[in-house]
Amino acid sequence: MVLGFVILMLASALSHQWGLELLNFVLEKLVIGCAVAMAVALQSEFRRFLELLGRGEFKKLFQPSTLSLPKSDSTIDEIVEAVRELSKSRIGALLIIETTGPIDERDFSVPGVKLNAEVSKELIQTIFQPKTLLHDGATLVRGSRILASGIILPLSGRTASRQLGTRHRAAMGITERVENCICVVVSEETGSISLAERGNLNRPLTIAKLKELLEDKLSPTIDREAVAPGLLSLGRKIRSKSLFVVSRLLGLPSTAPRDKK
Ligand SMILES: Nc1ncnc2c1ncn2[C@@H]1O[C@H](COP(=O)(O)OP(=O)(O)OP(=O)(O)O)[C@@H](O)[C@H]1O
Repeated sequence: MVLGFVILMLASALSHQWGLELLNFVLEKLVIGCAVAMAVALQSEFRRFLELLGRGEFKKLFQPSTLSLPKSDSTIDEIVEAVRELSKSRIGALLIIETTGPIDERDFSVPGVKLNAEVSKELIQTIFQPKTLLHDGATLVRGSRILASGIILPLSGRTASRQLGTRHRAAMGITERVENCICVVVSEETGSISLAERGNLNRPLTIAKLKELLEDKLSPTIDREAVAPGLLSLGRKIRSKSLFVVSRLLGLPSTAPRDKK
């Protein structure tokens, strides 16, 4: 699509050069529309890219992305069982689960307390018991380990999210900023289960649906790139998202971009 965008710009320049005013007018509008759509669709990738540049972490732009350990079915089962119990007892919970690579601690507002323990339904349920010291905030899962609890996340600033409480806004906030994670939220008020991904909240979910989504997003069989340099991966995302945006603009049938890495 980047190629398509460039072709569109070239065509616009040529039509201007050759005095084809009407065609030039249409092409110019298309170029602007595509540029805006790309900026919106890729905002999280560009923000990440600029953050790495701003921090001077140039190496990370070219380094292979480090993959998390794939989640085994038993890890997913433990998480799902814990969520089932928490939801039944209306105990609020917020789990951040890394999908394709580690999250930088600096993306958290407060990094929380390190645990580094094996994922188990008992541990997850214990962490979120309202009287424990760690129940406030989010718990981070990497592979089959619970890395930390009591993490404070940035809240989503989206207007629509302001009607939600802070637990749900925190889940949206971190998945908006960091694309390689998803969040599972249990509402203390209603027991409802939600899954946040890329700033969007999928809710309410049944336990069966949650399991299906986790298996889909965390399965070890997901086709991940063994070596995915940051810039190449950004390029791939630009291509797939742009195709999606343009096909939507042109009203063509298309499948939503799936950025499983
Ligand atoms: N920025 C944050 N990062 C992580 N966890 C947070 C954050 N803000 C609030 N929380 C958690 O959410 C709890 C407050 O939930 P609140 O009632 O505001 O949200 P909610 O989305 O309405 O959820 P619920 O339906 O469970 O009430 C806090 O006690 C804390 O555990």
